[in-house]
Amino acid sequence: MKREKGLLIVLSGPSGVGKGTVCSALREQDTHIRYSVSATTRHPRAGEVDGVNYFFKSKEEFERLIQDGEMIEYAQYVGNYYGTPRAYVEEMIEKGHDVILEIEVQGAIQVKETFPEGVFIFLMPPSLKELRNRLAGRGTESVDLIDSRMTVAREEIELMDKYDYVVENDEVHLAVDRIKSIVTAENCKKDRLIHQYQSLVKE
Ligand SMILES: Nc1ncnc2c1ncn2[C@@H]1O[C@H](COP(=O)(O)OP(=O)(O)OP(=O)(O)O)[C@@H](O)[C@H]1O
Ligand SMILES: Nc1nc2c(ncn2[C@@H]2O[C@H](COP(=O)(O)O)[C@@H](O)[C@H]2O)c(=O)[nH]1
Repeated sequence: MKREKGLLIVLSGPSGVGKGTVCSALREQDTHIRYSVSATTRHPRAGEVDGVNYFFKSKEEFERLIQDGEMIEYAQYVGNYYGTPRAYVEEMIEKGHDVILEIEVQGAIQVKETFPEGVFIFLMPPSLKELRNRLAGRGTESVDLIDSRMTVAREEIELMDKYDYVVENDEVHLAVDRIKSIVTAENCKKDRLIHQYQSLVKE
């Protein structure tokens, strides 16, 4: 039976924990999950493509999108804006597709206020030392920016209580399996299905 609505899945966790890596691995498994592309004012990194990795915007463009109500959520993170464009996410959910947002914690808290039925997953590194190693190993930020991201990471981990699930990203394939299990279980939740199935007996 076609589902009435898709799940809104929010995956957050500190920068460098592996959200993007885990989402890429999920994608390769063709789980039919859709992925929201965020907007940001940060400059593209080498190899990043506009409309694929992010929609890259000027500060003025981004602020206009906020004013026009085109963002589901947005946040300032280490000096730049990041946000989730509304149209794609709402369209996918209405069509019955599950959608993942890969966002930081302030944004996740905003989403929880507007979509309390969403599924909120916090991706956790095995340790802070490993988190720093991953950020440094990625080679995309200066040492100063890594320090800033590590400071924010500690604050984000303290807000873990706002989430429904915590998944450790010790190994990518294990984190992917855990997330797939969560999505499967959430899609079988009685409260998400009861209206749809009860309507069968009323036809
Ligand atoms: N389980 C893992 N074990 C070892 N290295 C990992 C693991 N997961 C991701 N990495 C590596 O850690 C680095 C950061 O990963 P990634 O860019 O996916 O993090 P992120 O959470 O998406 O970061 P950001 O929020 O800044 O976009 C990458 O170099 C990636 O290859
Ligand atoms: N609140 C939001 N946070 C987002 C969004 N897209 C990405 N992010 C998070 O920002 C930081 C930094 O990302 P980076 O690409 O510069 O490393 C990281 O935690 C991302 O998850 C968004 O739409 N909204």
